[in-house]
Amino acid sequence: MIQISNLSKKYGETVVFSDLNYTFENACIYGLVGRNGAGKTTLLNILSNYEKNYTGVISIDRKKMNKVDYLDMPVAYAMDQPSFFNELTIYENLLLIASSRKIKKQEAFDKIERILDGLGLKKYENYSPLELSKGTMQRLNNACAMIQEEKITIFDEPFSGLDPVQMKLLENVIVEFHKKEKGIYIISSHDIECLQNVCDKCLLLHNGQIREINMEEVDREEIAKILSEGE
Ligand SMILES: Nc1ncnc2c1ncn2[C@@H]1O[C@H](COP(=O)(O)OP(=O)(O)OP(=O)(O)O)[C@@H](O)[C@H]1O
Repeated sequence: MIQISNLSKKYGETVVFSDLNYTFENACIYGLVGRNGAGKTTLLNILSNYEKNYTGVISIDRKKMNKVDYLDMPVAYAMDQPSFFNELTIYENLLLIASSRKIKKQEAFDKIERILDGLGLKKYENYSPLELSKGTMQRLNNACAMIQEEKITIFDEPFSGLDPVQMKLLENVIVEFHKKEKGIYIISSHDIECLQNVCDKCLLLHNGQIREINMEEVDREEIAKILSEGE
């Protein structure tokens, strides 16, 4: 469970959140939507402890997040601007991340195989990240987060740059991995159709507040209307 209490965040004069409260329940996949500049990335950066300059309290399983090191957090984060170890192969990148999370070797080998197969990345396992297309880098970025098996997995625009076949593969892998791990997945995306295929709940971030909608009740036109308010 992630509890956000009285979160406020400003960049200079720009207020992104003012007294935001929300609780993410375990074993749930959340889709986060909101128009450009609504604060989606800022919220994900705060939840992953990447952004520490805010007021309010974030608790994970009732334990206050004390702005510790990223690697001490039970959070895996596929950021919108990925970075890799370019001198290592794709396989070695995944292995390094798994070992940094203290996943046992054999378990890591099995998991890497499953992720490479699931995301159609097997043929790139000996490539350097520098040799990948933008869409394939995005797939590797998603794989790097999923390999970590954390309680909380956060994806910022994971479908961006993927072709329809790759989008479907990613949807399948997200559902399959989540079924096994039963953690909290938070997926920020402008692609509501993809979110509807994988998420349990839709979170609409608007005017610094979160409105929760059950995925089956999501009305795309209504969301588009809300998101265009004030444009
Ligand atoms: N480092 C920064 N310095 C100053 N302002 C920032 C910074 N990062 C974000 N902002 C501002 O904070 C607000 C929220 O930005 P954020 O990137 O979180 O929105 P977003 O919902 O992820 O947008 P998008 O859909 O375009 O990715 C915007 O007004 C943005 O201009």
